[in-house]
Amino acid sequence: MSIFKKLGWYFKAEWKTYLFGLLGLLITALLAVIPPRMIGILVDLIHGHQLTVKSLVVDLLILLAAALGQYGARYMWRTAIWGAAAKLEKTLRQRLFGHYMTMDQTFYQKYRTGDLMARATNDLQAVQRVAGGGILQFADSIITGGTTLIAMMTLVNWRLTLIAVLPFPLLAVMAYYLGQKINIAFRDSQAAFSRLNNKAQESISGVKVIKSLGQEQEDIDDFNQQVDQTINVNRRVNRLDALFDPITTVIIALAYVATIVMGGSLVVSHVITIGNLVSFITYLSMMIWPIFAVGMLFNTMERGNASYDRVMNLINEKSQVVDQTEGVGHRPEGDLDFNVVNFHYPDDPQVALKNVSFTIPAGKTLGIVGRVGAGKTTIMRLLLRQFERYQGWIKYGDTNILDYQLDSYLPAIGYVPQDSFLFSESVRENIAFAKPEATNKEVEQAVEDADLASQIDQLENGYDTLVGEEGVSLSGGQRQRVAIARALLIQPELLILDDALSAVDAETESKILTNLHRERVGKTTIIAAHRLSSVMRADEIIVMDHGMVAERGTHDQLMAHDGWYRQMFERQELEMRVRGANGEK
Ligand SMILES: Nc1ncnc2c1ncn2[C@@H]1O[C@H](COP(=O)(O)OP(=O)(O)OP(=O)(O)O)[C@@H](O)[C@H]1O
Repeated sequence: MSIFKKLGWYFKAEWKTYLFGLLGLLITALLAVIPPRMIGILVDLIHGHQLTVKSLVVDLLILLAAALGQYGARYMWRTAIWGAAAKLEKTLRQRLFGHYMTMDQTFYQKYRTGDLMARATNDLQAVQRVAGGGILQFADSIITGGTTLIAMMTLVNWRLTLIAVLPFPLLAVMAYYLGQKINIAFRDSQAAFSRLNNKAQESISGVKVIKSLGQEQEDIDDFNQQVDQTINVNRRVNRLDALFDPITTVIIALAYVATIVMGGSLVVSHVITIGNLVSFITYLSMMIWPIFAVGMLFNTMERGNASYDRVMNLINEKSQVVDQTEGVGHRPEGDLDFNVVNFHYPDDPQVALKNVSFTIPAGKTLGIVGRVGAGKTTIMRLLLRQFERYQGWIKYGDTNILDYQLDSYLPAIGYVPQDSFLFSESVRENIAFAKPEATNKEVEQAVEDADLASQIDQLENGYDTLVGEEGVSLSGGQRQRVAIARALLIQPELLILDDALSAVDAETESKILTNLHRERVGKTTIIAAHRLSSVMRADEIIVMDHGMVAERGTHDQLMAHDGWYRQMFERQELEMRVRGANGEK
């Protein structure tokens, strides 16, 4: 029953709808008592040779009225209860999705996509079933079962009723005993489903890599293994279900045996009529569904309980990124001061940044270079407030970035990662994603600056071409340029290009950088790159190594010093020349 308690907030909010539904169920149950009674009366009339046309017509009219009444009452409870259950699913779904949107990177590192999707679909459905089917099963076992029992006692014979219901407590014992086991088994089964979901999601997203490495069979084997594990856990749930279901059949069979033995002797000894016995047996058949409902109820509740906890565990996770609702509400402007003494990723003791400091005067450009894993992206992630727990501070225009409201701070930053995500929408919608009200002229200017115009002209439907998963595949370079245009459209105070020019050729890179220089006067830019030509023109360049600043200065200063930068620059220049000689771009 604890799931009913946990969902108390919802039942309280929707009490009118549930009251209306339960009233419908009560009317249905009361009207259902009439037909067996009428059948019993008819049997007695036939048995006593007293049946007249008039009494037959009256009986049939009462039966018809009861049937029509039940139709109306059933409609009443079905719309109320199923409607309330659907509303709960909607409420929880919106709450969960809204919560996903507020969560930080630590959360997304902890939970995998397949798991998050499983909880937002399968688990929410199991909870929804409690508010619909569960309530119905609960009301059915109590209301329908109760009214039928009362009818059996008052309209037929209470002693016979007591004998017939003797096996019923067995049901409660089994429900209690198996219910707890079902809860644990179902929890395992949902967790297994999450893992399976995750595996499917990763394999589908990574299919290109799997195929290019010829790992299809290994991946299929791995998937099959996950399927087997999921099926095994589900079998346990099914076995528990299978132990429960036959109990209801046994109880009903025992009740029939008791009724026939005891009822028969009561008829023979003239305590009840044969018509009474027929009514009683009909009532007993009406108890089958409430008895099944008790079994189903425990099942629904335990599954719902396990799933509700899984959903609530996510909803109760707090983002480590704190939005200062009382914080600074204006757009950040001015110099950017970065001074991080120490930062490591959550659950990873290894230091990711150590004593990293730089100042970018407003309107200037900083280049960040360094080996793979040197800490370039980590700097960006702190600037984007994806992680807020570090020693030191980052100030934008004399204000600590943690003191800004997120809604004021983040829209001032245009971030372009190396592999930007495109939505399954048109090119125009993808570019205008953060500024849907942008005019055509603004979009075209951003496209021009990202050197994308000629590429869009070549697409079949130009700006209206559908891209993303459901649309045409753009090349890596085209995707990067769509993402750059998307960031430029919002005219960010701070533009961050995180290896965002890696897939475009040197000529295009040069054009884009020239455009940025021309268009972004007075606005700050950070460019992280492996190809050093991307940062050559920056006002300052820092070379990262193992989370620390190893070298810093302008291009000329760094070239004057025999360090990683110069060696790398010369190597890349040589490679360019060799490629140029081979006719490559
Ligand atoms: N989410 C994370 N959790 C734990 N460690 C991480 C996480 N992201 C990155 N790291 C580690 O932090 C270090 C710096 O990574 P970062 O992504 O900043 O490097 P990078 O210089 O941007 O590399 P690349 O050039 O490949 O993009 C690496 O050792 C990396 O393994």
